[in-house]
Amino acid sequence: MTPTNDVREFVVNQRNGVKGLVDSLKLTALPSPYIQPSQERLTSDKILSSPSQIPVIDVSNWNDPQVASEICHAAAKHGLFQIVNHGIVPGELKALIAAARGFFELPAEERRRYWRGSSVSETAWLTTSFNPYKESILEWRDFLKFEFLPQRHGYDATWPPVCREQVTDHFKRMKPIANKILTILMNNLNSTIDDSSNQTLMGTMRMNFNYYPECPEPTLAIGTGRHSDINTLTLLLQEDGILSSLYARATEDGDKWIHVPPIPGAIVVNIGDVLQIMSNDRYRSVEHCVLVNRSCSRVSIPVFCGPVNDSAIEPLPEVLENNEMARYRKVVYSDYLKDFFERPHDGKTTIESIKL
Ligand SMILES: O=C(O)CCC(=O)C(=O)O
Ligand SMILES: [Fe+2]
Repeated sequence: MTPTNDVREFVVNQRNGVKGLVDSLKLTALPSPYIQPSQERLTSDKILSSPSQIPVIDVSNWNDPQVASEICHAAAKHGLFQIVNHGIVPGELKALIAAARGFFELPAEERRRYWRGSSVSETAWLTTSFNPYKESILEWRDFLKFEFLPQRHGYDATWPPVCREQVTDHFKRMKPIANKILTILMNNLNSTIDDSSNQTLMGTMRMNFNYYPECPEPTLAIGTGRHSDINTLTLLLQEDGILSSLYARATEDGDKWIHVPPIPGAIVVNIGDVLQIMSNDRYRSVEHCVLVNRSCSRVSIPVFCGPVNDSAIEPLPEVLENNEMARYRKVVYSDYLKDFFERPHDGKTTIESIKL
């Protein structure tokens, strides 16, 4: 199975995913559908080697004004930071990673029951790459997505038994942390969270199990292509001890990237486009991408907090108070989502498309 069409057929149409490909063939070279054009490869010359400038914030006391100030500064300057001492014990995070690995280690036919379009679950589905029917080059990852709908009885009953409990618990643990960070970020914009803005800030919560198999030629491939998250806030759990993982763009212009080093027990916090829009550019969503490894697979688990579909997204009146010009036109979030998911990962094109 070397010809391009056979690989796509096997991975995408026959719903084996890239994990299925790696398990069924002894690959010594990267199959052609995965070979990125040179400008999309994150070669070592593009990676800044100085120690990471990404802030690590100790949140053991959420009420400490210093914590709020560090969070707001990091959201404005970097769009990404890590939090430690958030109160979730390392064992629970490890159990979640193990549950994610447990899912991807199921036999291919068992995983396939959850494949997008014919999943046995309405609130969980598996797919490969990002948007395999729209991409000319595929990303080296599979992911299982979950939607948290606690108001709907039995929303998680159809989730894979190997991870159901851990996923539900993790959603419940992430919710108050997201709420604390969003409250701090909104207060800093002189805005408070009421019922309606709560629906915009965290009316939806979704989680991915991202699985990046070992890759025969990692320098030619990409695990997740360049993008910014489009939601409000992402809380990401990275697996420890893995060399190549998440990279964030160092500055808005220029092709230089910084590694976001996995720190045991830490959670990476990522500002999404919606916060950049609402804050009229005071907070920044940061472009990021993921590299893969030759000898080990990697799991990452982002929780995406975001608006409900019918939320109107626009700069907050509080930030435009002093006759500041709005930098973005108003959009309905479902249209924004549609634009993002209709094309391959492509940096920050979605937010740029609504710039005034
Ligand atoms: O795997 C990672 O570390 C990040 C994945 C990511 O950016 C995403 O799922 O949006
Ligand atoms: Fe992301």
